[in-house]
Amino acid sequence: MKLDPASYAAVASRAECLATAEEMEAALDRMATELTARLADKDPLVLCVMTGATIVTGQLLPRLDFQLRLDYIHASRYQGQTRGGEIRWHYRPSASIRGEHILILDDILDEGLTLKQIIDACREDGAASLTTAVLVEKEREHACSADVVGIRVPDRYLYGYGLDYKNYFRNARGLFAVADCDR
Ligand SMILES: O=P(O)(O)OC[C@H]1O[C@H](OP(=O)(O)OP(=O)(O)O)[C@H](O)[C@@H]1O
Ligand SMILES: Nc1nc2[nH]cnc2c(=O)[nH]1
Repeated sequence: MKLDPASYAAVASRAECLATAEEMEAALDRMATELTARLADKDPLVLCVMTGATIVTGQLLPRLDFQLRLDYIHASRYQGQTRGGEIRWHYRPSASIRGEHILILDDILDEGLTLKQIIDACREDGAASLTTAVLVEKEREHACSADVVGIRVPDRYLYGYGLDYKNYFRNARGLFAVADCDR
């Protein structure tokens, strides 16, 4: 569904900035340092979790100055909604995983159900090792944890840096929480 320009502007005007673009870039720098320490000698296969992780992947990979390969994996459970449902698999690169050191990159760890299913899938497909990294982690309980976290924020519905609100705002410069009335 499309958002009309007036509604789009209203959502943006009511949203609260939780982290500026500069703070998000600093989070990406920290992630790059941690991932370099963990993976620089592993020739990892990086899996970008579509669609939200496109920004963190695009911003992080040029900060990783070592040998790696990039593929993607696609499981989603929000489908443009602000509350999660059943996981739907769109693409699982099973044949490429066996024996590889896998780095799973996602934009957010919220309930952790998406990441948990992806971890289970990569284990089932024979990954040699698994490292998980998320740009944002919500301060709440999760079904699994991530090895590397860029920034931790309160449990609100977020957009920006790859995270969408009704399929919009993935390009927002910063991390924003939508107002309760927009949720
Ligand atoms: O920890 P969870 O509660 O499982 O939520 C986290 C997942 O939710 C978002 O994906 P979404 O299903 O919205 O798809 P998208 O990447 O296309 O936005 C996000 O990209 C994570 O993959
Ligand atoms: N855009 C967005 N996607 C999510 N997936 C899980 N939590 C969130 C969130 O707060 N915002």
